[in-house]
Amino acid sequence: MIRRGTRRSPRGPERRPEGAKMAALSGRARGALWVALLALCGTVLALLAVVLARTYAPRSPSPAPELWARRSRQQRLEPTFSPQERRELKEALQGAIRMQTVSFSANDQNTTALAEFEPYIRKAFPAVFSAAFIKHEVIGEYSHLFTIQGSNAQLQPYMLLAHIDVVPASPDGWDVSDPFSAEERDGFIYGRGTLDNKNSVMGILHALEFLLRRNYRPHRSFYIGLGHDEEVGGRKGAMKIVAELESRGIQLSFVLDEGSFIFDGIVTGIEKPVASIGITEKGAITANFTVTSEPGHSSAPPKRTSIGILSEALAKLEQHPMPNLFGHGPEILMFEQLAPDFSFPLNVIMSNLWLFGPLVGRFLEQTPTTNALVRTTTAITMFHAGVKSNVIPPSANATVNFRIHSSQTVDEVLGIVDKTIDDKRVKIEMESAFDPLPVSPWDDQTFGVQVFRQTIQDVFPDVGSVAPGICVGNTDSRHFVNLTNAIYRFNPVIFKPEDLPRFHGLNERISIEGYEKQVQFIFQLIQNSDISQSTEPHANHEL
Ligand SMILES: N[C@@H](Cc1ccccc1)C(=O)O
Ligand SMILES: CCCCCC(=O)O
Ligand SMILES: [Zn+2]
Ligand SMILES: [Zn+2]
Repeated sequence: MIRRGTRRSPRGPERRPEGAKMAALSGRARGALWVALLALCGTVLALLAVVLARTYAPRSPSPAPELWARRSRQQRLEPTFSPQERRELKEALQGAIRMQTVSFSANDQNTTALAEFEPYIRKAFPAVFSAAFIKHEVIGEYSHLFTIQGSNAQLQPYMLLAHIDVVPASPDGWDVSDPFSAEERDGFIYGRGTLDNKNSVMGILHALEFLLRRNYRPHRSFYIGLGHDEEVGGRKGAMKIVAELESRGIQLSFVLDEGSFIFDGIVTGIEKPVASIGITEKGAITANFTVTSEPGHSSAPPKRTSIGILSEALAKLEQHPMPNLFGHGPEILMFEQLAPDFSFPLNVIMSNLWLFGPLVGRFLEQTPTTNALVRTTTAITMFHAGVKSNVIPPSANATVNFRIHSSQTVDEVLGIVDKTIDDKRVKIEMESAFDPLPVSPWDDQTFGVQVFRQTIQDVFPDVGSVAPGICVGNTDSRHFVNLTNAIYRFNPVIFKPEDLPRFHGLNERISIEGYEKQVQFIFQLIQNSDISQSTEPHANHEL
């Protein structure tokens, strides 16, 4: 019988009093607990040390290359324009906007307006078209290639790209009566093409015109490429310019095209404007989805019509977005480069994406613009179906535009689409598709990067940071990959949050001041590109 109050110890007749046992047990437990606690504290402290070390590590200042410093000021033309020149700038851009160079599809463009463009620019830029060292060629009927022969043939040429065509625009929803009026309002010029991309077309030519009027002869040769079908893929314009340059064996030190901006008030946590230079661009797929079914009288409909089946398939695509791949692509370079410019605590977070990456990725999903950085995006852009209200539709057709994250491929995306829709009745055919573009070099030894940093510093002294970025859209520059590995997408225009929806959207506009700054930037860039880069065969040229 077991005496009350005590319990037979399984370990044998000898039993210690409860309190002593508990004390021994808790002594060991306490010891283990202390060790665990110390290990945990040590780990937390080590983590904290790493986090803080990465946050406050000294950043190598990106040098404004001493080459420019050595260059005496009187040799450089200051980017200041007279009141007459500023008026001329504005009016030339307005005239270009009024020419409705609309691309509806690859085989449907306003060729009348495109044809008018040549006489228009000949009249607007007499010095460009009369300079003995400048050759102008029409490529693919409506695109333009200018070769500006520099005085020092040793220096490898670069290329400035822009496009003449624009996407359609209907007056509905615009604050001005006509999206092609180039109406001036409150210091802005309103019109389709003011940001995308006639501001670059006219800005590049006007910067060159003003340099020539000041008897400037570039040392370094360069090309100006003006495509006329960028908005529909560039097959007849940019691709033919590339073929022409390839046939001449040309290699370029860099290409500068549209594709990113100076973001002001857009990067949460960074006060000063950020110049984001696209070092790559996403891939893209334009796919057509079709469902066919027996037509018939709508009074005796089948369970599912082609419209219902296709709609469900498309809804699945929207409800199951592609995976968040933040940190798997070059977008991480942008955040790492910008990390020290973020206010606390974002500077700690951005300096430690190894730890906070998933959190930042989730945060970036919140808005369309930043969501486009972290995943392949899916946009259902066209839907055609039905012939009459009382006829069962023989077919339903939809177009979906995917922009592929740099760490995915066309095939991977198509595999995910197939799995998501999982319906054999839905047929998919590719209209166009290409993988994400290569990542261009981004370091202080890269000539193009040096030039951009210096020129941004010259013209936009308030810009706090110059960082590599991702161009979430696509540009003509993607065709130039065989002519250079240094392709950059950047329009030197201040872009605020309210400007994002204007791109291909309503009330596209550019401030007159902003356009002048863009011309100043090109004016400076051409001069800044005239130095030889340290890795180039040394050539005789004044510095
Ligand atoms: N630049 C436009 C048109 C385009 C689409 C696809 C490739 C090239 C250009 C866009 O990104 O939508
Ligand atoms: C936003 C990136 C540029 C897209 C090129 C275009 O739509 O003309
Ligand atoms: Zn566009
Ligand atoms: Zn464009």
